[in-house]
Amino acid sequence: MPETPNKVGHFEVDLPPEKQVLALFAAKWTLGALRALVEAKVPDVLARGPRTAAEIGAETGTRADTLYRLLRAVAAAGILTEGADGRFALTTASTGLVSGAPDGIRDMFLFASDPMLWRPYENVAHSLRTGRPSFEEAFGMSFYEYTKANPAGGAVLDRAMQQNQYPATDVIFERFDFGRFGRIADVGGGRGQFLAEILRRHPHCTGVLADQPQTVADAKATFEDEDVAGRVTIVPTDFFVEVPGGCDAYFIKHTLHNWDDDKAELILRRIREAIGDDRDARLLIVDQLLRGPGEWDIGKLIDVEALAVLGGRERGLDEWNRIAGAAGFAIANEPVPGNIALLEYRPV
Ligand SMILES: C[S@@+](CC[C@H](N)C(=O)[O-])C[C@H]1O[C@@H](n2cnc3c(N)ncnc32)[C@H](O)[C@@H]1O
Repeated sequence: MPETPNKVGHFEVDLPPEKQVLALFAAKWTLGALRALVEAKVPDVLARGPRTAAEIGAETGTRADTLYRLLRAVAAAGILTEGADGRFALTTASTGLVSGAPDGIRDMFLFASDPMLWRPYENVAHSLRTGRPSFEEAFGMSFYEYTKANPAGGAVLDRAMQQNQYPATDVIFERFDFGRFGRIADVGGGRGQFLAEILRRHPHCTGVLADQPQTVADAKATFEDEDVAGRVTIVPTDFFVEVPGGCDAYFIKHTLHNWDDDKAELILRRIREAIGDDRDARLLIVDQLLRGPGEWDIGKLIDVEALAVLGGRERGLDEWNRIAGAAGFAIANEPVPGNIALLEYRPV
């Protein structure tokens, strides 16, 4: 039998199988080094062409020796290349880390690797013991309270969310015909980007954007940019208290997974109240839908972040059906698992 290198994820390791779990630490070492390089805008320099550590050091004002070690580590992990001539270059895995790259992920990366999202991992055992986010133990407040109280942290979050639209939008439109409906509410719809896209694609539809007052305060501009402002009503609300009525479809995207079952069920109850006796109305949830036991699904790992940071959770179909059922809904489609699954429910 030919010898094959031992590998855990991206990382080749010289360890017997029963010790290979130690290779997981390579992810920490890589991430720490890469964050330092991204903060120093090294990818921006490499976007202008391959460079030696000395050249990058001169352009970024960093120490060439230390820089070389970090570059070498990140290249070993396959995120840059290191040439025989000592020059480092971007790979497809790192081009998105260049400032202002089209479809870039620099702000997303800086958010996800920010100390506010590292520190909860020092004590996930707190979540294990209490079921509460370890974030609260680390910072003495919830994630949302923290990002409100710390404008710099809030700005890191806001910038990351701007990069969160990704191609998800197209997949949803491929899978679902919003043209079936006349009036569509986007509950927790942020500043209205997705609702504006629905209305742009379906000129006969009208829409209602329901989100927190501070979030919708300048949402009108989103609709004006898409030339659909005349077909939208913006409703500042607390969705735990009231969701506006009179719509044929109630859409809620990537919001329920931020909340535990009790809170998520409460939001769904408010939507059910808004629907009232209209049996033709639909609840449309776009969110993570986990695959079954034993199947690979990155959502099962993202769920750890939901637990440790937010106190929310990712859900499989049974869990979605349970909270939706408790709020007065029955599943009406066969959703495809993944992080942009669309679950259609009818009121019962
Ligand atoms: C993760 S964001 C998702 C935004 C958008 N649906 C998307 O997919 O990009 C969650 C949204 O829930 C809103 N939200 C949080 N608490 C709320 C509340 N009590 N009432 C109404 N909206 C709320 C936030 O303002 C935010 O826009």
